Amino acid sequence: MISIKSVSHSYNNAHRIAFKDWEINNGEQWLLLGESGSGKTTLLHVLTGILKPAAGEVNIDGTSVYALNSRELDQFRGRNIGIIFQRPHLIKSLTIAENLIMAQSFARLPEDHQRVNEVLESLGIAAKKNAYPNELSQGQLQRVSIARAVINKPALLIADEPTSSLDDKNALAVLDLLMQQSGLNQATLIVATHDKRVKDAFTNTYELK
Ligand SMILES: Nc1ncnc2c1ncn2[C@@H]1O[C@H](COP(=O)(O)OP(=O)(O)OP(=O)(O)O)[C@@H](O)[C@H]1O
Repeated sequence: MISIKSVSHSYNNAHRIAFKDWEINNGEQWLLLGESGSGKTTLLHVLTGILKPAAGEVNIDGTSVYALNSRELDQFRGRNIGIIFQRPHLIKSLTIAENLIMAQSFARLPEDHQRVNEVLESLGIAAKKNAYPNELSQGQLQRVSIARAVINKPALLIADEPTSSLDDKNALAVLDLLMQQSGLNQATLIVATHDKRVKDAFTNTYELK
């Protein structure tokens, strides 16, 4: 279970954004909706331990995220949270497989080549294992960023605007993959977007006003 309670944040003492309380049961799939500037990215950063809010509590499976020290928090994030950004952030000098191995070592987990193969297989990009990021298409890179996010079987999978730069066909394909991957790992999925095309795929919606 993930919960946020009485969370609010302001940057440089500017307008304070208050987030209504939110409880998410394990394995649920949620859409985080809000207009541009409403605070979606801020809330995702708060949820993923990147940004300590000015007030309030974030709890993930019994761990009070901001009670951890920075070393504990890094490890907790690496093991429990997978993040997919709008554009893939891969290390250009490493192959696709090496990028995934790197995500394992960031989380202080042992190298697991079998897991790398399994994830690339499930996303249909096993043939690109030894290729470098600049040798892949945008759609393939998006799959690699999903692979990197799920490699450590995180309990929480978060995607920030994963479809906004894609055409209709690819947007739906990426959404399908996110749902399929979160299902495979019994992970909770949160997708932040202002992309109305993906709205119908979710039953749970948290909306920022
Ligand atoms: N680092 C920062 N310093 C100061 N203000 C910030 C910072 N980051 C965000 N803000 C402000 O906080 C508010 C919420 O921003 P946030 O990026 O969370 O919105 P968003 O819903 O993700 O928007 P978008 O859909 O356009 O990405 C905005 O008014 C923004 O200008």
